[in-house]
Amino acid sequence: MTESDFIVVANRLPIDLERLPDGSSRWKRSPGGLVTALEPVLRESRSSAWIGWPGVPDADVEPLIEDDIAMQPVPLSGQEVTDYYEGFSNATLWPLYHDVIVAPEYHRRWWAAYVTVNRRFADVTAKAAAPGATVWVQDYQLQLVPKMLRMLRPDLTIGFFLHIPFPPVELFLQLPWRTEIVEGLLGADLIGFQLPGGAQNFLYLARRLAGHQTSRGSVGLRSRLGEVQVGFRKVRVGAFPISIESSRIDEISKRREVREQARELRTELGNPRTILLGVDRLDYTKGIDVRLAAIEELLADGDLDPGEIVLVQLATPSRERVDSYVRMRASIESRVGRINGEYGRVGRPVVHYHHRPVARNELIAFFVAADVMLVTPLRDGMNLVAKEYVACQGDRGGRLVLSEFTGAAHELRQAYLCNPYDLDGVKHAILSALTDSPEDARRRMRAMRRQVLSFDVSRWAASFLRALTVGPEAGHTLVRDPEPMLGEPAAELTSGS
Ligand SMILES: Nc1nc2c(ncn2[C@@H]2O[C@H](COP(=O)(O)OP(=O)(O)O)[C@@H](O)[C@H]2O)c(=O)[nH]1
Ligand SMILES: O=P(O)(O)OC[C@H]1O[C@H](O[C@H]2O[C@H](CO)[C@@H](O)[C@H](O)[C@H]2O)[C@H](O)[C@@H](O)[C@@H]1O
Repeated sequence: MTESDFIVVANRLPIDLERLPDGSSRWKRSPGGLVTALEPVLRESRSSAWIGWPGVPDADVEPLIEDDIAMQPVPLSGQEVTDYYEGFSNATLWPLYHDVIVAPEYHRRWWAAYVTVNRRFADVTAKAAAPGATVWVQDYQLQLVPKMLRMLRPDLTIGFFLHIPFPPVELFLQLPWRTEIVEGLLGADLIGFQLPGGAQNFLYLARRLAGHQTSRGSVGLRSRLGEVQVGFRKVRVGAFPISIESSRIDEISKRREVREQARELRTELGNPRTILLGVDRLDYTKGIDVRLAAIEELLADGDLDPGEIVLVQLATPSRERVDSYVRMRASIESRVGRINGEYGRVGRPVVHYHHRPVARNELIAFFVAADVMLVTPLRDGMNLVAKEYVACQGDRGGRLVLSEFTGAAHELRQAYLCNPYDLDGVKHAILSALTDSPEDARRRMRAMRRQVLSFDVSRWAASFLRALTVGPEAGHTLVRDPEPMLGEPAAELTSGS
C-alpha cells in the first residue's frame, strides 16, 4: 500500500466482511453512524486511506479500494474480538461512557487486549502515513492510539474524535486505567467531542489525573477551544457536533421512486392514519424499550387507537454476543409480542419489528412515510437518525419526538423533547406530536431543517480539520483562565483570535 497524506483510523472499516455458509465471503456496509459520517469525508479526499478491522475474526485481507476509498485492514483474532471489542470496548467503556445504564465490567485481561490491539492500530498507521501526514483517530475503541502513534511518528499531525458521550468525571474515575486513557488521548494535537460538556469534563481530568495545566474558561462549539499544556506541546480540546450528508439525503428523499416506495410502504402497512417509526441499532442506550412502554400505556389508556396507528421499529443487529445486548433483545421482543397479542388483529400488528438492516434508499422511504419519528435514547453521543429524519421531510411537517439525552437535542430544539426516564413525559411528548396542528408541526420542522441543512457533515469535518491543521490563528479562540484557582497555578495560554 502506498503512503497516504490523510488517514482515518477507526475500529471498523466502512465495509464488513461477511462469511457465507458455502464458505465464500462478500463485503457489506458496516453498521453505525461513525461510518455514515466518515464515508463521504474520505470519498472526497485524495491520497487518503481508512485503517480498520474488517468486522470478522481472523480475516486475512489484503489492502483494497472500494467506492474510491483505499482501505487497510487490521486483523483481530477471535480472542481479541472477545476481549478488546466485545469486552473492554463494549462491556467496559461503552456502558461507562453512557451513564452506566448497565454496569461496566472491569477485567484486567480485557484491558491487556485493548492495549495490544491499540498498539497494532498504531503500528499499522505509522507504516501507512506519509511524512508529515494528518491522521484522524476515531472513537472510544482507540483512545491509546494517539500517544502510541506520536511516540512512533512525531512528525504526524494527530486528531482524535470521540463519537460517544464523554462521561461525568465521577463516573470516569471508576475506571482502573483512567490515567492511561487520559494520557493516551493527550498524544493528539486536537481532541474533539460531540458537546462542550464532554470537552469540559476531559479538561478537568487532564488537570486532576495527569497533572497538566489547562485552560479554565468554558469551551464552546467548534471555534472556542480549550487547551492542555503537555510538556512543550499544547493539546487543543473542543466540541464539534457531527452531522450527515444533509443535501444528499434531502435530494434522495425527493426522488419519485422513493416517494412511490413510501406510498407503497403505507399501503403495505394497511393505510393507517399515523405511522410512527423507530430506527436504531439494537442497543440498550437507544431507549427502544422506553418508546414501547409509552406506546403500550397510551394504548391501554385509550389515548391511542390500535386501528389507527402502527409503529415500525427497525432494529439493526448489534454486538450480538455481549450479554447485556442478548438480555435487552429478549426483553424488547417479548414486549413487542405482548403489545401485538393485546392490541393487534389478524394480519394487522400494531408494532412491525424488523431485526435486520434495510437498504439505504428503503430506509429513506421509511423516513418519508413516517408521520412521527421516535428517538428516545437514555444517552446517545449524537444520533444521526434524528437528523436524517429531518433532512427527509421536505416541506412536510413530520414530527420528531427526541430524547433530551442525545447530542442531537442540543441542536434540534424544536423537536418534541422528552426525558426518557420520565414515562409520563414521553407519553406527553408523543401525544403532543400527534395532536399538534399541521402549521405548528411545519414551523418546527422548518427550523430544524435549517439547522440540519446548514451544519452538514462536510462542515463538521472541515471545522475539525481546520482546527487541527491550521491552529488557533485561523479565527479560533482559546479559552483563558479568568483567574487562577486557589492553590493551583494559572494556565498560560495565548488567545488566537
Ligand atoms: N442502510 C441502513 N442504515 C441504517 C439502518 N439502521 C440504521 N442505519 C444507519 O445507521 C446510522 C446510525 O447512526 P446513529 O443514529 O448516530 O447511531 P449509532 O448506531 O449509535 O451510530 C444512521 O446513519 C442510520 O441511517 C438500516 O437498517 N439500514
Ligand atoms: O461498530 P459497532 O460496535 O457495530 O457500533 C456501531 C457504531 O456505534 C457508535 O456510533 C456513534 O457514532 C455516531 C456518529 O458520531 C453517533 O451519532 C452515535 O451517537 C454514536 O453512538 C460508535 O460510536 C461507533 O464507533 C460504532 O462504529
